[in-house]
Amino acid sequence: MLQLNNISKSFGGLQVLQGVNLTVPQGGIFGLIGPNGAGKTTVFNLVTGLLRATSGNIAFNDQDIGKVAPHKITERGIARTFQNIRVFKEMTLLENVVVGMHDHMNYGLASLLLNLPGYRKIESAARERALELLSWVRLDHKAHLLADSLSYGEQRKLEFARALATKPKLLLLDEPVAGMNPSEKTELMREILNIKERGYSIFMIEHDMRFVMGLCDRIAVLNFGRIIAEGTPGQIKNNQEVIEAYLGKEEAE
Ligand SMILES: Nc1ncnc2c1ncn2[C@@H]1O[C@H](COP(=O)(O)OP(=O)(O)OP(=O)(O)O)[C@@H](O)[C@H]1O
Repeated sequence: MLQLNNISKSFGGLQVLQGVNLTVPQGGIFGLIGPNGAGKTTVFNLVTGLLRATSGNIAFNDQDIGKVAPHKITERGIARTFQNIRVFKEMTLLENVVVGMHDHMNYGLASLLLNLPGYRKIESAARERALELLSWVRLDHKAHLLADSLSYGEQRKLEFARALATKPKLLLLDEPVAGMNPSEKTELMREILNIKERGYSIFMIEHDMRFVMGLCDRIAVLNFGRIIAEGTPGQIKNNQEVIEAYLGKEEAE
């Protein structure tokens, strides 16, 4: 579904990614792990068009997206959540999700400004869809509350619903359980599995090993900008190079 071919990225003299090859298959949950500063977020920024690779190419459903603008990449079916939660706290949950949809709604500016029936119909369909997405993450009962009233874990779930509002095929999650307590982690794990079961493909960066190992179908490991291993959780857990990357060579021995 998503392919990174021989991707390198430098910031000035700093080479952050070197010859990265990755294939995220359709369906399932693919994890990208690696020590701090390994280059994981840079991979996401390249895939979503926020950064351009220094060399190599990126294909999504066999189409080159390496030079496509971020909003066009969203339109093609890639959505993302960020490491730091970004919800509009002064808006209701419903409004947060509807805002996520707006780029995809097809009405002219005139009908928007004049509040014509065509606009009202689309707007009410959007609200209905937003409610449905909120129900997927079990937040529909709070649809009319301000996002500010949500717990940290609930805000993350709201972010999932908002990302799904853009009708993605592939959902990128950047450290979804960062800062969560154990019960919030367990609940988010369930939500991510639910999203997968609805047919979405998920590409996730995560530091929490128990979470990654329990959730992902396949995992790639990035270390100093290079992929050092790719495989099932069982294969990754027992890979000597991975163990050394995390523990340091001497300690691993
Ligand atoms: N825009 C930028 N300009 C300069 N250097 C950058 C930029 N973005 C990232 N870097 C550097 O690239 C390296 C990789 O950063 P990146 O955020 O991709 O790592 P990461 O694996 O996501 O780390 P973490 O797990 O800590 O979030 C770091 O040394 C970082 O300082």
